[in-house]
Amino acid sequence: MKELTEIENPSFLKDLSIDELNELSANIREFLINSLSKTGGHLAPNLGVVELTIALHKAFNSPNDKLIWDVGHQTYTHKILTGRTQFFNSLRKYKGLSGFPKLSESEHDVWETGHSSTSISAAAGFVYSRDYKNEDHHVIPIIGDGALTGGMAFEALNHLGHSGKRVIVILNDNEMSISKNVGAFTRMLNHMRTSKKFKRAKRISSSVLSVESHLFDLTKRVKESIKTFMMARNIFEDMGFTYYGPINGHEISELISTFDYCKQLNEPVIIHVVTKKGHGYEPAATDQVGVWHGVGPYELETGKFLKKIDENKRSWSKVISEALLRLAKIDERIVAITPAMKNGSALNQFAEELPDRFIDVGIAEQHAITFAGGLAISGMKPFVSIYSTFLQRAYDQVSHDLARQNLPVVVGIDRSGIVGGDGETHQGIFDIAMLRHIPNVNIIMPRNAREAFNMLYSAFNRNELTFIRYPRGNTFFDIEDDFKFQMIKKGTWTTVKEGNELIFITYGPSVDYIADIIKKHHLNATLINARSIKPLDKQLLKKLLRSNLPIIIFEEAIKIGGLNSAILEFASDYKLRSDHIYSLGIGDAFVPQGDKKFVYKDLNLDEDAILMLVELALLNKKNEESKEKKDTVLWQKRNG
Ligand SMILES: Cc1ncc(C[n+]2csc(CCOP(=O)(O)OP(=O)(O)O)c2C)c(N)n1
Ligand SMILES: CC(=O)[C@@H](O)[C@H](O)COP(=O)(O)O
Ligand SMILES: [Mg+2]
Repeated sequence: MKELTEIENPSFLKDLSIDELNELSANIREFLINSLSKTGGHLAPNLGVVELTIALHKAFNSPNDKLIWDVGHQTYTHKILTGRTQFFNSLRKYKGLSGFPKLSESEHDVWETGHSSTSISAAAGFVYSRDYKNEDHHVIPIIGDGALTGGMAFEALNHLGHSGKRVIVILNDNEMSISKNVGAFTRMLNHMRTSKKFKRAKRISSSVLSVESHLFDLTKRVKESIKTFMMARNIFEDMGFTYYGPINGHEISELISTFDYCKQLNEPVIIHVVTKKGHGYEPAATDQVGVWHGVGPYELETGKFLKKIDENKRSWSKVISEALLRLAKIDERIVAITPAMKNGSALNQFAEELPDRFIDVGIAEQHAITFAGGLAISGMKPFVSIYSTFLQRAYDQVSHDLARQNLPVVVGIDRSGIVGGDGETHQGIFDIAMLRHIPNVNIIMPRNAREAFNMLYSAFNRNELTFIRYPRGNTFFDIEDDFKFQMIKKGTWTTVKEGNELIFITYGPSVDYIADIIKKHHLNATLINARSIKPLDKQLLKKLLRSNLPIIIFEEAIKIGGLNSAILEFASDYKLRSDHIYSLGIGDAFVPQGDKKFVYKDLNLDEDAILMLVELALLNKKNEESKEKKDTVLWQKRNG
């Protein structure tokens, strides 16, 4: 049996027996548990698909056959089998192994994912192009039960089921999204997993399967009648897919025989595989709330997480959800909505204390936003907690449904800014640019917990469509139990400190980042907290622009369409000079994974870059003044 680090590609699997494959799965599982105890990562999803992945690479011939992983957070075994074991010590690190499929990493990564529910649509593209080109390979999207609650997956099932084209969809059903999966569809899958009819049908279909593989010419009608007789047709079959399952996703021989049989079919097929998230590591296998979905380093023996959180700090998600809970206890119209991110958005306590006002809609960001619109127009006060990157899914719902009707919804844009290990597909850097041009939209970002509490309170009381953005990570939590909420006037910035050589304008936690640099380097600078990104504080901004001091705008967001653009547009609209405006933000590029300190350096957002820009700005100011002096001298000479 090869050492995992000796594996270069999956071809070695062809010679392995079932026993050897089982031995391999044990080795991989042990490796993952050990390696991720040091690096962190998506442990539970990956432990759930070790056998499934081995069976897929045994039965199919990647990369000729296209394995397309939905979300892609469960591809660690796939990466081990395709020669990347040695890189796992750099998993999700700066310039390290991606936690998701990456075209640049391997020919076996045929499609990049990160956002959920895209695999079947991508597969449709691979299927149609294969058939147009008369090629002859398999296309196998692997989608989880959670990802299947994403509307896009149904759009693709609807299309491919109708097309009659050859595709093999693997449904990896572990009853979990990040936490327990939700929705009617999940209930249907539960029924398919547990009902006696299905159990009997499974026996029948596996025996039919074994008989059939010899009598392959058994007509489709006979097969259908056996199935229809033995069990209620299911939605997949009504959508044109031949359904097989549910089969045991940890039983390699059953997986391989099912795949080998389905390879012969020239039609849309869906194989319902039942797995256990976290399988083989007790703390993860018994986790029903999703704590082991994505983890930091942990103690192997006990499963104790090693990351210490300063007791004076809370995650930004927790700060917002704490404020939301306190406000919801005052105002019964407030309801909290999450698209499958209860844990990540720290809404567990809200859900526990106000269960009838907590709604998890599954991985359905578009539905979450328009659902909130329906609540708002009916007099409720909905709060949608949604990661910046996943909000991108609901652009039209924001514009067409909420903004155009000017509905009073408050949206908490979580994970705004650079997120770290998830990298390119999860950075929260586009939301300002995506939203700012939409009429009736307000965008705010608190500098600290107190401002967050008052901003959320003000947003609900203003009854306007408001997006309050906050980053991944922690902040000081100094809020007393009897905190008195205060209104913050709409469109107002604050002057954090006064200086008379240059001006910094920024927002959110970046305010303190810049404040520290000003203090450390004794810069004689004014610092503005532009906590309302839209609308701007026009009065103060006019004053700043007319000061003729160099202005440095700093934002951990894409510059194009961000605050930087807003201020330049403002200067242009009001015919104010703007050649003394400098900006530091994220350029026109996707941002890699990794710790902020490395990524900041890459993006010229680190201290050195800021100081260089300060030097340039002050030098330009000095030259301008001396030029003015020279001009004055010349003028006086010329005019006497
Ligand atoms: C559009 C989108 N929304 C939310 C997420 C966050 N997310 C990542 S994995 C996951 C759960 C996926 O559940 P499932 O497909 O069943 O995979 P499992 O983790 O159970 O293997 C969610 C909600 C995402 N990646 N993309
Ligand atoms: C794979 C996926 O999209 C989620 O698991 C995401 O990685 C969660 O991000 P946080 O760790 O920031 O909650
Ligand atoms: Mg799942």
